This record gives sequence, C-alpha cells and structure tokens, in this order.
Amino acid sequence: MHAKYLDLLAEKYDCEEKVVTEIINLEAILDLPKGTEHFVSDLHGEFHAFQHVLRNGSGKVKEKIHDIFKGTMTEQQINDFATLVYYPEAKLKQIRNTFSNEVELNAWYQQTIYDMITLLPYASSKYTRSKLRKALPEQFVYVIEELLYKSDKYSNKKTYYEKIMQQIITLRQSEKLIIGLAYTIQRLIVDHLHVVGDIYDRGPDPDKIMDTLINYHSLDIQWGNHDVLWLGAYAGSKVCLANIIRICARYDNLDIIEDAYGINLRPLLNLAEKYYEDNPAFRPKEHKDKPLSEHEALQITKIHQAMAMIQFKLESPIIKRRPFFNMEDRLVLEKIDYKKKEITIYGKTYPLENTCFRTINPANPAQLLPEEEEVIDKLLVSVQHSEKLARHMKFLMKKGSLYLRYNGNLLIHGCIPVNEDGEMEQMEIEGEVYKGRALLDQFEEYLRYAFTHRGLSDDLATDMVWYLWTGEYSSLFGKRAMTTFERYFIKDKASHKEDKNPYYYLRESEEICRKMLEEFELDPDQGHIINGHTPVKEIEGENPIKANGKMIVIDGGFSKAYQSTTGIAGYTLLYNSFGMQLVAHQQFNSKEEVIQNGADVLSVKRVVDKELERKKVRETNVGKELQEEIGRLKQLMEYRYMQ
Ligand SMILES: O=P(O)(O)OC[C@H]1O[C@](O)(COP(=O)(O)O)[C@@H](O)[C@@H]1O
Ligand SMILES: [Mn+2]
Repeated sequence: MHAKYLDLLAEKYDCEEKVVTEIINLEAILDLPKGTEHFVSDLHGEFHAFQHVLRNGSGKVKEKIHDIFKGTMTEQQINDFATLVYYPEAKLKQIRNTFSNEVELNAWYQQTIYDMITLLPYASSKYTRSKLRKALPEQFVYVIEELLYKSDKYSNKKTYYEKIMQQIITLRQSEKLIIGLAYTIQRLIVDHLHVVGDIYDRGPDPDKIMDTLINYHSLDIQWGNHDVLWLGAYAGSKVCLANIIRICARYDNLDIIEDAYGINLRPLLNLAEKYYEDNPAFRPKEHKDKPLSEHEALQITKIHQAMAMIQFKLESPIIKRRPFFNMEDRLVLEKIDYKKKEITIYGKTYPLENTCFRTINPANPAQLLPEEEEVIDKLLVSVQHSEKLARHMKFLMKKGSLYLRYNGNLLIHGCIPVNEDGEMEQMEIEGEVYKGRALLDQFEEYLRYAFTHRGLSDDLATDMVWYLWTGEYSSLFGKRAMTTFERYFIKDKASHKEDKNPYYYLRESEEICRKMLEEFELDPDQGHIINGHTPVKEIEGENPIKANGKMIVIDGGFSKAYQSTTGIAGYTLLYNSFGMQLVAHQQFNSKEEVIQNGADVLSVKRVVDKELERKKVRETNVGKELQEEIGRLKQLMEYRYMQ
C-alpha cells in the first residue's frame, strides 16, 4: 500500500495500542452473527402503513418481547408493551390517562423502565458494546449503561441503583427515558433496511417517507420506475415532470406538489380552466377518508386533462429524435383522425371518447401552445428550486441504485429484460450494444449524468430517464408499451393491455433465475433475486416465493389502490443469521387502532431458507469491508510499529 496512505492512517492510529485495539475489535466483530436485514418495497406514498412496518420490524419487535416475557406477561401485556415500543409517545399518553394517582403511575414507570432495560440486552446481543452505546439516547447513555451492566453480586450497590431510578422519576425524566429506550430497541432489532423501489406516487405522503428514510440509521434504495420519474423531473425532464403531476392529479394527490414541495400550480390551473371542461375519464380517484367538494373535483379534472395533453405532446419529439427507443407506435397524437374522432394504432382503428383536444393543432399535433410551454417551463423552474424536493432527490440518488448486490442476493425493483428464450435482451445505444448487467449499468450512468446536468432538458441522458419509465427494454418498466392514452380515450379494454416482459413468467424457473444471478456474478447456490414492482395476487393463489426459493417477490402491496386485487397488504422480508423469513401483512388501518387495541395485524411467516450454520458478519458485505480494513491496519502495524 502507498506510504502516503499509511501515513494518513497513522494520524488516526497514532500509537501501537490503538492499532492493536482496532484489529482485535474488528476481528471480534467478524465472528458475531450477521445483523438483521429488512426488505420493503412499493411503499407508494403510504407513510402510515410503512411507519408501522418499520416500527414493528415486520413482527421482530414483538417476537423478541415474546421470547423474553412470555412467562411473566399476559398476552395483553405483551401487546401493550409492544405498542409502547412502536409508538412510545402516543401510547404513553393513553396509559398516563388510565391512572388515578401519581404513586401508581410512578410504579408503572419504574416497572416499564426495568422491562425495557431487560429487553435491551436481548435486542442488542448481536452487537458490540460500542455499537449499542451509539444507539442509546444521548442524554441517557450514562444512566442506561449503569442500569444495563449493573452487578449486584456483592449487594453493595443496591441502594445506588434504587437511587438512580428514584431520581429519574422525581426529576420527571421517566417518559423521556422510555421514549428513548423504545426507539433504541426499534433501531437495534433491524440492522439494515433495503427499500426495493417505488417510494413515490399513488399514495398521499411520499415526502414523509423520504424524511423518515433520511433519518434512518442504515439503508439502501433500489429505484423504482416511479422514483425514477421523480428523479427525471428534478433532473430537467419536462415529460417526466408532466407525468408526475398527471399522476398526482389522477390520484387526488396534488397536495404533494403544492403543499409538501411548495410548487406553484396557479399557472397550470389558469390554463386548465381556460381549455378544459368536466370529463369522466379524468375525474380523480378520491381518497375514501377525504372526499372532495364538487368544485375541487372539477378543478382537478381540468388540471388532469391539461397535464395529460402536455405529456402526450412532449413525448413526440423525444420519440422522433431517438429512433433507437423504437417507440414510433407511441406517436399517438399523430395517429388520430381529428375529424372522425378515431385513432389507428397497432393496425386497428378505434373510436375515441372523452376527448379533450382543444389545444391541438391537427396539422402539427405535438406543438405546444405558447401558454402550455410557459406552464411547463415555470413548473420546471419551481420543481428545481424546491428546497425540500432537492433534499429528497439528492438523498434518493445518494442511497439509490438500479440494482444492488448485497450479501449474495440481487435486489432489483422491476426486471432483467429477457426474450421468450430467456436470453438477455439487447439494446443499441449510440452504436453500442448492451444487455443484462451492462445494460443496467449503462442506464444508471445516464441517470446519474442527467442528475448532475440538471440544466439540460433534451439531451440523451435526460431522454434516457424517461425511457427508464416507459421503454420496452427498461429494467424498471418491464412491459412492452404504456397504454396511458388508450386508457383515457378508448373504450375497448383490449387496447389497454400492457404486455409484460417474458421475465415475469420465466422468473418462475429456477434455471433462469440461476442464470440471472450468474449474469450479476453472484453464486446461484447461495443467492436469491429480490423483486418488487408487481403486486402478488395472493387472492388468486399466487406464491411470492418462486423458482424453488431463488426468486422472492415482495411488492409490499402497501398501495391501497391494489389491495382489493392482491387480497393482502403486502409482504416484507427479513434476513437474519438464521435465514430468511417472508412476512405477510394484513391491511393496516390506523395507528390509533393499534394503540387502542394493542394488536397489530401480522403475519404469516414462511421460512425461505434456513441456514445450516448461523451466518456471521464475516460472510457479509460489511464483513468483506471489515476484512479489508483489518488488512490495512496490519500493514500499518508492520510499516510503523513492528520495525
Ligand atoms: O393504474 P394507473 O394509474 O392507470 O397506472 C397504470 C400505469 O402504472 C404502471 O402500472 C406503472 O406503475 P407500477 O410500477 O406501480 O406498476 C404502468 O405500467 C401503467 O401504465
Ligand atoms: Mn413499480
């Protein structure tokens, strides 16, 4: 290793003892059991349901409470205690009100603190003391450690411990301490979170999910098609921007744009009011718990049409300047007979209904009106200047990637595009042919380029981001073409169908999955592919575990829009030192319900893979990094201290 690098390292480890201690520490960590990984996907703006799964660790929190307290607590007490760990502030408020005097309340505080201190070592048994210390609430580290490592062997300290507890209560610190301990326990139970895509769209609060993720202790994200659409908009793609606003209008989520991200929709509303009327095809899908007034519904219907038409117009020049996207079939506005109100598409002619083509010049259908151009330009400025959106998009880029190889598994939101024979599909970009992993790497490179060159709106990189949303060889879309236009304007449902990439039936085959793992240089005997994107229809008997356990589909089904077709509120996956567990979640109604009734609706568990021997940190990605670090420290030892 370079002497300069070793000199730098020596600044941190400036004596022999420091190097030795660190080597011993890291070596010891390698032999600890691997931490628990938690996989979630397709959150689709459902902040509350996601919070719940995150806070209960997909059932792991309650499982640990059960292990420790099943002899001493009733089922009801276990439920209440678990709820306290998930939602400490709200649960404390509820419990506080059930006591009629201070003495009883204080006794309850004392018992609860003891119970939490009893649970803590169990929840942290896989970690070093130093890692536990870092997870403790800062202001209580000293107190908790005293209680945690208390030894009463010689009975000298009994009153000392009692004193600590008394002081916590008289100084009115009990609730703060309980809250701090609850979050520490949550944090210890899951070591690392994987979000396998689609944080955005359909549901109401993706911004709150992003804030939660930003504060989470350890995570990575595999971008979903919807996330990439938002990244594209922020990166300067007007067509991606038109899409996100259209989707927000369609799902009655314009609050995300206006209130959460502070983007001004006034100019768009003015345009919409001028050119559009009511239209049944563009009525928003209302939230059950938040009905719209007729006036609001009508406004959104108009905005929805205005944005959809701008989107279709913006698609046209991209399709024309990128012939290799092979999307001429999607030049929809140019396939319309405006007099007859018909479209001829894929060789078939259909009548059009619910049309709203007032801003279209049939001689040049893709031409934006100056007003439309002004609206989309202003929106883009507003989007790129939203401080909060900037923060969220930068985080999404920093933690995200198109796919991830992690502890032997391949994590990917959508698919690996293949043909009917299971061969990787090829795409030619600027004279070069790419397929499989190389194609995905290429996509990611374009996305990162577009993101760092946000001033460019019609360069290849920016167009490629849109391709990732809707192109036939996109690993995120996984379908041949998006039939948005047909769904709005053509009655015949056959035209709405979006054909899936053969990946979606071939992934049932173990052989194909093994081949894909190999394509990503992963061991097919050990690895699994972990997928999101397509809701698993449990109702129809679909199994989320496919290809003899090589393929696991965990589309969270968090999205309320899909729950009636899936029959379940989705799956999450846990992978600890003993193996993998798939957790099925029932519909989450509200946090209030959990706090009131104590019960959280979980969860069938299916063991995916049981390790014959407990997996250790040494065998993980983190373990590999630690081993490299040890190597460097040993070199430093020789270079500096052993001569
Ligand atoms: O249900 P909607 O709003 O019409 O959206 C359907 C569109 O969403 C998509 O399914 C993509 O979204 P998902 O990633 O959530 O499946 C497209 O394939 C399809 O065109
Ligand atoms: Mn998706």
